[in-house]
Amino acid sequence: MRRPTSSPPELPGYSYVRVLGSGGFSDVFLYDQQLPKRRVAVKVLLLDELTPANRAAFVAEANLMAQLSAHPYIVTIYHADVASDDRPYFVMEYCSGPSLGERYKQAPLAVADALRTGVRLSSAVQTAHQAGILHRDIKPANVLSNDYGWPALTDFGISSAVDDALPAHTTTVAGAVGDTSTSGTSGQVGLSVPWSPPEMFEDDPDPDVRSDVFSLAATIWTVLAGQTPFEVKGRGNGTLDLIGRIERGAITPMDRTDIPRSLIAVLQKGMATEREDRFASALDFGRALQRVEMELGYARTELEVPNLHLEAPERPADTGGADETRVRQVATIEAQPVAAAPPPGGADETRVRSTTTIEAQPSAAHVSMPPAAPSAPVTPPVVVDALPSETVVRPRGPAPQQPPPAQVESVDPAPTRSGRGRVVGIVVGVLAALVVAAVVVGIVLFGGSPEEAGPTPGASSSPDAVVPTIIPVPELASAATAEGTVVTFPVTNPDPEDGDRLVWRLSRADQPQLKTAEGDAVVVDGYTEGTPLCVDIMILRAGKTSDPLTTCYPPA
Ligand SMILES: Nc1ncnc2c1ncn2[C@@H]1O[C@H](COP(=O)(O)OP(=O)(O)OP(=O)(O)O)[C@@H](O)[C@H]1O
Repeated sequence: MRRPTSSPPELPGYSYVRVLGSGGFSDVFLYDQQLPKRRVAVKVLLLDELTPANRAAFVAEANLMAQLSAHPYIVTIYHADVASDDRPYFVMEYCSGPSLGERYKQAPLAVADALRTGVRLSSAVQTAHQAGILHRDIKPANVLSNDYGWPALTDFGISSAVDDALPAHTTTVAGAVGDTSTSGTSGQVGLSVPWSPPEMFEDDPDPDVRSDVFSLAATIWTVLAGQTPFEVKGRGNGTLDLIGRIERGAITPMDRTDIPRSLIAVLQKGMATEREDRFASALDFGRALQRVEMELGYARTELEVPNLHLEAPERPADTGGADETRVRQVATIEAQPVAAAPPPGGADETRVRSTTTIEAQPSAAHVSMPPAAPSAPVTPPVVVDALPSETVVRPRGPAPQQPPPAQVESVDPAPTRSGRGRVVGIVVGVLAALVVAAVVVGIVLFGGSPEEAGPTPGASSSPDAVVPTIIPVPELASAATAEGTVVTFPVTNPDPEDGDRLVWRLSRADQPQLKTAEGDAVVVDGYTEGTPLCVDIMILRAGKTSDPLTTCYPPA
């Protein structure tokens, strides 16, 4: 049952506007900040939840998000304090757009949009991993969007001490999966079943970066499919149904014809049942999505990961040595205090999530792939060995029981393992053979980094679908100017070739069509004062586009 929203606290320097939403332990309100003037979201711990453990968890969430706040695709924290009524709160970036959870329920995302979102989220998740933080609760509802339509990852998984009414984002789904983000409890803690990897259902889960990769892939699958990957329409989608399918790798085939097989293969690999069969890092997953973008002729979305630029694209296998200095320190996040143990045997025995820490991943500069020939088998990149798996796992109860075979839907493939045996690339129904083939192709073709793999045709019929030549990124020739509603962005091509053309589109979540610019400037009508107008400008050469120059008027 929904609880009433708490009253917004009096905060000096801020005026209350309205309620934005409620979590299990906190409410989020919109305020107007007076100086500097801007709208902010303020998350306030509930009065009823002011236990020392919850306070500590709340503060830990703020600290952890602050550590990652500079990232463009992670919600920014501005400030944290305790209100005069003793409730802790933190002030964060107001994300005015819908969450991915809201968006996919309205309509599945276009392929280009999902790819762009996937690469951006991969950047955010990789950045968290490099800082030593596992998110552990990546799902569409935890991806908000800001004024520019950019995704903003939130809810870093340490905020909730779970009470009788488990907060939606930390619970599993009982009953129908129709509203996967809001319903039910099952005694599982700290995970959202529809997007959780199978290892999270073990008695003593030991998640690592590949667990987040699974949830990331499941999130992108969800926004493309318009439903969660293990949900089967018209069949039982309760917690045990889902867990059974997740453990068997029984992904429901996508009911869309416009999704390239290469993208399906990437997502399948991201959601492989065994972690060894997944991408070794969020960075690798993001790169695989970039390859699909290139295969489809879309502009490649940048991976915004610290120190990524230090990685020489053509570098062969990691040589260690000098690179070691680039490895960031282990980020130590204090574990969340454990709440008093509930009565033994209760379904919610271990309700409190603790912070999950991992050793900081090497920076991207250190994460190099093996020198994979296109036909090379998948070899974990060097980082896997170095991958630290010191994970502070939350206390938790026993794993839920496997569904008995009788509960398994007939459309699911027969389990090929007992418990958590090895299953790779299991798919469902008549598309199974096709998709498995695509997975194999994906594994073979995507085993290496894009730089090493060279042309990566994926599902494209054209062998040169990925053009290895670099198309220069356009540069701003001078500052953009506005006249009324018309903004002019003067642009230069740093390395022009005959036939080059400038193309552009508004930087928006709904991925408008590319337009061709006349001459050396992009002229956009539609500026309104007070709302930045942002565009992605690219050079079009031989049917391929360069990376975008993303620029705004007025400049940020
Ligand atoms: N920065 C923000 N900008 C806009 N809306 C936000 C922001 N942060 C949270 N919200 C809204 O408030 C709701 C509750 O946020 P919260 O982080 O508490 O969610 P939760 O994950 O469901 O709860 P919990 O933190 O207890 O797990 C969200 O679903 C979202 O709609």
